[in-house]
Amino acid sequence: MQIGMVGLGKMGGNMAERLRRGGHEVVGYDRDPGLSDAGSLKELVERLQKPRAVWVMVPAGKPTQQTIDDLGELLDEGDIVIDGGNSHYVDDQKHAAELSQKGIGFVDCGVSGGVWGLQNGYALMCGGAQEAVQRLMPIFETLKPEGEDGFVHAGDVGAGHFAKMVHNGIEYGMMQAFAEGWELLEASDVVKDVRGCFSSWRTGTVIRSWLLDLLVRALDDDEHLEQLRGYAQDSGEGRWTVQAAVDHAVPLPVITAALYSRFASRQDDSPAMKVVAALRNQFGGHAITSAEGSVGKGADSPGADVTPLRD
Ligand SMILES: O=C(O)[C@H](O)[C@@H](O)[C@H](O)[C@H](O)COP(=O)(O)O
Repeated sequence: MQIGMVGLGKMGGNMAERLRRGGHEVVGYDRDPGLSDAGSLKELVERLQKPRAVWVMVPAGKPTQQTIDDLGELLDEGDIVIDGGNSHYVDDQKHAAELSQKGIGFVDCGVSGGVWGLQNGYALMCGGAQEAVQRLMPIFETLKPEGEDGFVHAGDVGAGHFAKMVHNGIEYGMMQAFAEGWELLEASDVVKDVRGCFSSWRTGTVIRSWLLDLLVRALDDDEHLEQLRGYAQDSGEGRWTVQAAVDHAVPLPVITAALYSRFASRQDDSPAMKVVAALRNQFGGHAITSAEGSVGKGADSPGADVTPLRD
């Protein structure tokens, strides 16, 4: 079928390519004229036959809001907008309501698979009316991985992005568990071949997984990750997962700790630990480390030879 794709970055561009390889006609628009088929969003809309389907694959937040607002002006009754970005599910209801005033349909679609999706297919989690999702099935069929899994019509508008949000929360927790296991193995000298250990776990173990495969791939490039700084950003899905957990009073200790570990990774020094160190020094005379890095003697401190267990 024919579809418009707005946003031709590393996700949208590869998805457009997978759709073309699958026999669909894709008209793409990107702010970068070097990537774009259409000169403007208006031209993209004009080049599509009614009823149109336009897939929005731009960063969540303002860029998505702006694109959906513009499409609301340009599209007509019977057309459908699909938001495939990592949008917050609460925005979906708003977008659907705004577009429905003109009779334009809206489907939210969480997309997983990253830069590997072109080759492996994209796992899709959709939310929206049955009729709209049904009409888009030829597109979903081409984008998704081969086989029975990799696609779910999760519920009404918002359900797709809610499912993707929870998926990403799980992703945070799984990555953190691999990360902590790796740090412990590297810190002890009991296991001599840490990379080999992870590599061996790819077959037969309970924790074999794609994330484990990717970790081994990273360790193959840089065995002790010496080229990297221990610094991790986040794009919002982990925060929204934790916020939703608070709203529903659901305990998420693992995902929350994984999110907070990323926040901690961005601090060169820990303000909170300054308070802990200051208080230990105040009440117990325990050793403190000065801002310059020298270890101060505390009442019960043996001096500068601080071990991991005692100060
Ligand atoms: O399933 C996926 O393909 C990924 O989850 C994808 O959506 C992306 O890599 C995340 O947005 C990264 O999220 P953070 O920046 O929050 O780690």
